[in-house]
Formats: sequence, structure tokens, C-alpha cells
Amino acid sequence: MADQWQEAYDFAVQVARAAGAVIRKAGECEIKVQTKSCTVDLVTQTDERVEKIIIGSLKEQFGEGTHCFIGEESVAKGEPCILTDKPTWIIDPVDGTTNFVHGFPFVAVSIAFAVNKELEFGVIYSCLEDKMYKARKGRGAFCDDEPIQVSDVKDIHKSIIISEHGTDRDKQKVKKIFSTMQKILCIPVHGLRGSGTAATNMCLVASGATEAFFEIGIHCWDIAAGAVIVKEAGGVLLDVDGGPFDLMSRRMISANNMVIAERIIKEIEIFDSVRDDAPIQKK
Ligand SMILES: O=P(O)(O)O[C@H]1[C@H](O)[C@@H](O)[C@H](O)[C@@H](O)[C@@H]1O
Ligand SMILES: [Mg+2]
Repeated sequence: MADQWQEAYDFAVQVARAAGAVIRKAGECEIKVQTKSCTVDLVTQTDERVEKIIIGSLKEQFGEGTHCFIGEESVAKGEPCILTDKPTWIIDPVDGTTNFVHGFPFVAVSIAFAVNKELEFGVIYSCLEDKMYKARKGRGAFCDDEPIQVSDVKDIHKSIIISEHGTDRDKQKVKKIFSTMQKILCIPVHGLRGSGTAATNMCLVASGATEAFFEIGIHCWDIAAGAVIVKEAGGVLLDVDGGPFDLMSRRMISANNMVIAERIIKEIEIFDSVRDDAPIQKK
């Protein structure tokens, strides 16, 4: 059954493109902004609407009961964030909501699919740039149907590194984030960047525009599709402590190779985040 998930993969590309068109259109109108976990964790009606469209289309195509769904906005409303062995879609309807609100031109739809807790494919549509990134396990990574590949740079001094500061404004955490960035900048590297969307950042690693992207505090929906795309483009994924990549751990480094990843890991000041699959605390 080598091609078991091809239909799902092709359909995910179609759905991501359609979702991106909805986001582009919504960006032309007034955007009503609300907040989630804190005042800088933004959400809009578009995030919720697009997630409903994506999950609705997938349920209609593949049947309500057979597939599971982990979507950013559904989880925010109390749906479980548990990866089981069942076929599971992991969805970020608008990755880069803050960018979307401000008109900063990087916003992505991120759709991944996992079976037996293993990621089968990932689709990221950078909808303002109109770039479709996709990858299926064992079959390479593509941007607009052209194969993509990570950079071959091994010398950290010739690298560009991406990181983000996320939405947690706890002073101790922010201090660690900036201390890490300072140490990396002074290795020295050619530059530090951040597009404001984890999904796009991972596509930049996969296409060789940057050597690594790491973040602590991201969620599984931010990175699931990107994980497949980076891996299929020849890159590596690790925990920020150098251990194996764990989708639910809320931290990861993706890089073009182990040499770059391990050099960056030496500088990362780790702080705690509650796992995505941690039991929900009763209030
Ligand atoms: O825009 P969303 O989907 O909320 O995801 C972003 C996240 O909120 C930020 O904390 C991260 O820094 C970005 O990299 C995410 O992509
Ligand atoms: Mg996101």
C-alpha cells in the first residue's frame, strides 16, 4: 500500500491553497483582533473561520469518525491535543497571526498528517508570497513543485540563523531568549532573522535560505508540517537539548545538518514550557 496517503496529500495541498485565498481576502478588510493566553497572543475571526473550513473539508472528504484533528483554534477552545495512532491532521490555519494583523507579509497555512504517531506529509502554503511548500515521507520536498534542498554550509560563521521570541513575556524567559540570541550572534554568524511564522521559518531552512531555525514555546501545529519538509529537504530535527525531536515538547531546532545544529545547541539557554499533550489542569 505504498500510495495509501497520496489522495490525502493532494487534497491537503488543495485545501491549503483555498484556505490561503480566504486569508488573503480577509486581509483586505478590517481585522477584528482578540487575545488568547495573554495580551500579545492574538487571534482573529479569520483564524477560527479558516480552521473550520479546513477541518470541515477534510471531514467531508475522509469521513467524520476515521480521522482525528488537532487544530490550533480547536485546542484553544478546549479540544484535546493528544496524538494517537489514528490518522491525525495537525493544523495551524493562520501561522503568523500577529503578522496577519499588522500586514507584515509572512502568513502561512500549515497542514500535517500523522499515522501511528509518525508524520506522513506536510503542506505549508505561504499565502501572501503565494508559495506552496510540501513534502511526503521518503519522497522529497518541493516548493511550487520544484525540488528544494537545505544549504550545504557547515561553517557556522557563514550561516544565517532564525529564531523567534514567541508570545510569553515572562521576564526570565525573555532574558534567556535574548541571551541565547546574543551568544549566537557573537559566534559570530552572518545574521539572525525571524519571519514571525514558525512554518515559514522551517521552509526557509528547507529551501537553503538559512541554516537553522530554533524556538522554545512553539506548538505542534506550528512545526508539524515544517518537520516533514525540513527532513525531506535533507535537514535534521532535534530537541534543543540535542535529544530526539519530540513534536509535543514545544521546543525544537531544525537545521541543514548536524554540525550547525550541534553548534547552535551549545548556546541555547533552555527554559520550561508545558507540553502540548500535558493533561489539562482543572481550574
Ligand atoms: O501565529 P501563530 O499560529 O500563533 O504561531 C506563532 C506563535 O504564536 C509564535 O509564538 C511563534 O514565535 C511563531 O513562530 C509562531 O509561528
Ligand atoms: Mg502557529
